[in-house]
Amino acid sequence: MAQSAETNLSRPVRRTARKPAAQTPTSHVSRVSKRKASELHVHRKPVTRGPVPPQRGPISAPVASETKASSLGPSENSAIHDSAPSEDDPLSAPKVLKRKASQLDLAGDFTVPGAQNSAQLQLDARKVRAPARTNANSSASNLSLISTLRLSRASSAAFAAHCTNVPVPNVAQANAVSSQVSSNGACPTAPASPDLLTIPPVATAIPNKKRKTTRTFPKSRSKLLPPPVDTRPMPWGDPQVWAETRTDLCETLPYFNQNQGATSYLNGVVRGMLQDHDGGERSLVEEELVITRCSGGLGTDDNGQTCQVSDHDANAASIACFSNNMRSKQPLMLILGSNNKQCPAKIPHRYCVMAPFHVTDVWDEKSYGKIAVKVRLEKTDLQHKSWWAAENSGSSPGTLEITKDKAPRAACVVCHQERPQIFAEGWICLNRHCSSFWSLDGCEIAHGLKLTYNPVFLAERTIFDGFLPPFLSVPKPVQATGQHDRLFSVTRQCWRGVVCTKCGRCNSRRDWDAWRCRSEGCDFEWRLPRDIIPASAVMGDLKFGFQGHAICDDEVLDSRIKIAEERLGFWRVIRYEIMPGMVISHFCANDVINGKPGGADDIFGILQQGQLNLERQVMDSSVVLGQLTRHFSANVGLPYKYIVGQKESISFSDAPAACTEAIRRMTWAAKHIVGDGLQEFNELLAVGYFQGTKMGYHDDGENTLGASVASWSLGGPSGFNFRVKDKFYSGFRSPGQKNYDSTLPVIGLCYKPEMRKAINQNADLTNQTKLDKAAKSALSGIKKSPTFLKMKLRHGDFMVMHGADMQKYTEHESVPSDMLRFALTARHVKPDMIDVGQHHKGVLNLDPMNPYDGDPELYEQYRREQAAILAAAGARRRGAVDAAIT
Ligand SMILES: O=C(O)CCC(=O)C(=O)O
Repeated sequence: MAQSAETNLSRPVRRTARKPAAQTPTSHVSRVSKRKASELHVHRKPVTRGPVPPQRGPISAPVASETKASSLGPSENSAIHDSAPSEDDPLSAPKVLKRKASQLDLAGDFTVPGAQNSAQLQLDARKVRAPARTNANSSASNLSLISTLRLSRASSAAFAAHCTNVPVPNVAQANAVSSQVSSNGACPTAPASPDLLTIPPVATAIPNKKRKTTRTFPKSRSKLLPPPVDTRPMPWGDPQVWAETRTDLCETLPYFNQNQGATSYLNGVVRGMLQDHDGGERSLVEEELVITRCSGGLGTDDNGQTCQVSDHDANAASIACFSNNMRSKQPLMLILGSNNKQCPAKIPHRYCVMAPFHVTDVWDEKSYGKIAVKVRLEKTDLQHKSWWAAENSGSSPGTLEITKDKAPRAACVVCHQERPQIFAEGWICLNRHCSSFWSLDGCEIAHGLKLTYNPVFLAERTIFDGFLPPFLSVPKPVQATGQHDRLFSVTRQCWRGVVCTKCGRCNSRRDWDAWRCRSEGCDFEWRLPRDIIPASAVMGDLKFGFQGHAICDDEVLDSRIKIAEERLGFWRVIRYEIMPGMVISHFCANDVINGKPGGADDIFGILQQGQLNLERQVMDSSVVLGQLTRHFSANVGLPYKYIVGQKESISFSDAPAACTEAIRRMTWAAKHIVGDGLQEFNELLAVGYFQGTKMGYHDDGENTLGASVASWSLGGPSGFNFRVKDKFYSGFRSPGQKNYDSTLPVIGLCYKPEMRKAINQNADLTNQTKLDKAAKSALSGIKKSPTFLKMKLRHGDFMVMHGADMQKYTEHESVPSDMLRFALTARHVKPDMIDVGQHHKGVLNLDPMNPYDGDPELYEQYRREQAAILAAAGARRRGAVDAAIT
């Protein structure tokens, strides 16, 4: 609990006059919800269910509420396994990212946990079974509760026994006395011996019948209905931390990084959980208590009601993590999404951070015939009122009490697993591996039976005596490190978002030069002191340190590629002819070329001054709302489709002269490859990378572009990889070797081109199934399209791609490997496809009499110097020889 007052999230801010919340664009919201609805609406065949069978007697033996292992959860015996994580939240799990979405490096900072300490847990679980004495202090209160609970007669008997300090019998004892159970199910009289308690025979447990559930996906009716009016009261307070987009949330908070799932976990424990929907049957959100499901598997029924459509995997990593949180008393942060309808008050922003909660119970239950794993969470701070309490709610800050009453605990006579009485209707075995699972008094619980929670179980409050980890505090804006580190400002840490210290909004880092709060009317801005970083500081091991031709360590991974090398002054130029008419060239620079005025060193410095206002762009093709590119960019010249509509392109006349200089140089390189027929460059995309950011596989194949693309790499080195697009590589249009398409061209770098041609000529093209089968067998061993060329671009290098079909058949990615890098990419944008009003932006002030020439004089000078050195050395040697002779 070492929390300072300002950073403790559980101290809510009392709501005053509400600022208008920054609005999430409604079109976006409806786009996402529509997708979800159409994907997830599920029709279930009605299951015929009989009445609840007559109760036969108590099914469990109560044990003391304060057993040694009372903090252990019911699922711990079964839920901790080594496994890969499963997708947590199908309701918010869009899978499709279109073009450019590959630029997302969605892998966050969290790693997939391994299950922990399962051996230890099994050990502890065994301890749970040991009988213990009932807590006498709780007896009175439990007795009084019995009358108010809607208990079955059988369970009442168990309670009565529990409250009279009856020790718990073991199974043998239980079986021995089973004959005492009243045959009509009446509550048996108190056992004669305190050691004897009425327990039904194990053999009477009725096995669960497997119920069939049909999954179909009918058209949703709920889509036709207008959104329901939110009649909930306003919340009592304001959240201290909130966000309007998922990207802002995930990039800013250290405890939640799931762009799609609901649960963020790291090292085997859950750090944060988003409650953006209702958590399924019997889930709830109260002022201090949340009960929800641990995993996905939800859909909606015909009426638009959320229902469970598949079993939760007992081995799912997220489920194991919740149990670990409970065992190790590690709290997690809960976050409310505005789609949650269970919160007692209106939710003021799209995402609102609630408070740290700790896990008190995890159990298996059945919902709509499927197994669901549930978790019960209590707020760690019970001293302060929750901001999400309804404004008219009775409780007031500081008066909340920790109840002494605990729901009675009992152990199953079949599996001996102990747990509290969670449901008012009676004690139920909640171990999916037990034959008595989800049975009440020996009979499987019919789905139609509405179970209610045991009020004592809901009212229980546990003093949180764990440790509140610092990462659950309100994140402070990143601070400059004490010692002067000029690279700090471009680290991954500085790429993350910031929580506005004025309004609490989470803001991704959008701008190159600073963090800015995007709340209307909020002027919060955060900057770190920044030095101009020399290229030598980010070149890593690849500093040249010599004045010869640079070393090139590109890797060519397909022997069908033709390679040619030449030297142009100091430039080492390598051409890779990947297919006829398609050439990729690498112009390797060196220290001398880069150091010339107007060269790479100068341009690298100018770009850092920030005149281009580089910013991260919203990816409109991504289904994750508000998703941003990882890199920062700005366009100069004619608008480029990729970022058009997001930010106005800057005209060359308004851009720093460095942009025109870049075009001048790249025109030289491209002309050397393409010849005078090169379509002149009239567009420049400037891209800036912080540490660890990259641009994933994509092509530059927009129909507005010409056939040549050149780029200039500045600063840290970068991998630049090429591959053939999957469908052209394999001939299959769909993953998993499906939908072989004989009309796809058989290109030079594809997999087994001769075999492809044979299939296209001989196979039965009229039957897709047969065609797929034939192609699959002929192309056996095929894998995902591999990288065919791995370039290593260094500071000052040019890369030129040329060929009309290059972008159609291939794609490329850029993976910078050091702190700070810029790429300036020049293209020809076809003016006839661009609004005439924009044409002036592409006008370049290039002097035709003064093109870049590759700096041949630098190399000539170098050669003269070298010759002079050699001549001097020769003269010295000859002089020495002459002297020796004479
Ligand atoms: O060199 C780079 O970083 C990549 C630039 C690029 O691929 C692009 O702008 O399309």
